[in-house]
Amino acid sequence: MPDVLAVTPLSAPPDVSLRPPGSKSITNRALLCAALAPGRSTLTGVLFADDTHAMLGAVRALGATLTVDEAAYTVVVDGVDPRTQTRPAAVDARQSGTTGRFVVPAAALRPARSVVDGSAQLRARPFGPLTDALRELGATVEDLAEPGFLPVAVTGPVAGGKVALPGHLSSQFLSGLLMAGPLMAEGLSVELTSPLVSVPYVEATAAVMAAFGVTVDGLHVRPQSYRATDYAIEPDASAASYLLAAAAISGGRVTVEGLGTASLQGDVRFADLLEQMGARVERTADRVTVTGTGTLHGIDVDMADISDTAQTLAAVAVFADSPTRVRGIGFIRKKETDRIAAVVTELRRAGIDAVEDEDGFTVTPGTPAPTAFHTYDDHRMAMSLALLGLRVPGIEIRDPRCVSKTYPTYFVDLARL
Ligand SMILES: O=C(O)C1=C[C@@H](OP(=O)(O)O)[C@@H](O)[C@H](O)C1
Ligand SMILES: C=C(OP(=O)(O)O)C(=O)O
Repeated sequence: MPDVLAVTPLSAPPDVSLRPPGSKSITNRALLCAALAPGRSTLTGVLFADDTHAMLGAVRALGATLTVDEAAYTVVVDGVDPRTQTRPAAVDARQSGTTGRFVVPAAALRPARSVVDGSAQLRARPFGPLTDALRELGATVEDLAEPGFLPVAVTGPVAGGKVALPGHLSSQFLSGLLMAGPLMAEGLSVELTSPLVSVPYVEATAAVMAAFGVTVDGLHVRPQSYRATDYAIEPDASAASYLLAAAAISGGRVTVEGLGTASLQGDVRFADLLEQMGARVERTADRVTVTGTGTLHGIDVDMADISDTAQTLAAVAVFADSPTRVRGIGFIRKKETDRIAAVVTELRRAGIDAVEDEDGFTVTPGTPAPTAFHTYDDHRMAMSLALLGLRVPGIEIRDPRCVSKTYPTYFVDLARL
């Protein structure tokens, strides 16, 4: 891929059916649950991208044996009870928030010292609420650099019990603790001290855990054993948002296969927003079709549950007939980059009137000028801003390779439109 990628405008409205790659969130949950389940699990529909390579490396470091077949989107996991693992481990979570936040509590189950680190980008993202909670639950956590950030060294076993946890920064702390919960001697009871963001991800955590034989009861997990199983991973709903958005802004039709009303991922609800804006949406249990109607109206929406699609919506909003306001997403300032500032800065670079507030942004429709967009090493900046290039000429994406975090074949799929 070139250092700067020129996006080719669509020559005609698309009419295609696509199956996006496997869900990052489900892949990383299934890999961890399988690694904690003694015996053999076979995962199919696996996403192979930087974030899931990070988790593959992590579960290996924690003692699982993996047989990987990328061509078949399959990983066979031979899991082990982490409480029997006495070898020190080193984990590189790379840029992956899920890997870092899920592996730190899993490492605390092992009666051995595990060092968990990540890229400079991940080192800048918060871990303090998670490491504080694990100390409270009986693990030893050493801050190896700045307190509250990676790298850390974690030594178990963690006893479990009751713990208070803030919910407003990230749901990943809670998901990570819940997945470790069944293997804590006293189980786990979490009390949230602030409102939880990204709620559907916690529901997805409980659903994947259930597939591996353990039950979550609200924010309580009793001591239980994971059971190895075969598990089919659904396509990535956040990835699907770009493809569905393309239909809405082009007056075309895109069907996403493998994702519908039965999906575990909150981000399938992005289609609801396109519908509110004026697109036509048809849904079955495992398929969503969006048809652009030529008319898009601005909306005012709280995206705290589905914030990974906020930048996608910002791109769609450019082509509406009235302003769009997105609220409830102040916490996305601590993702791969400050996503509120980044999306507003880049839309303004293209001459679009976009303004940020503490909690979100407002986009006023306009015609984007030819622009080489900066992407801040954030895959979602690259994928969202590329959508503008489907409608107007002269759009370029700097550092397009950053899409490899979750969707390495993104520009190939975009070209299929
Ligand atoms: O649990 C998950 O799989 C995720 C939770 C969300 O993060 P936050 O809970 O930090 O908002 C989301 O942005 C991320 O891409 C994946
Ligand atoms: C925020 C994201 O990822 P993570 O937190 O898992 O690094 C994302 O994929 O947009």
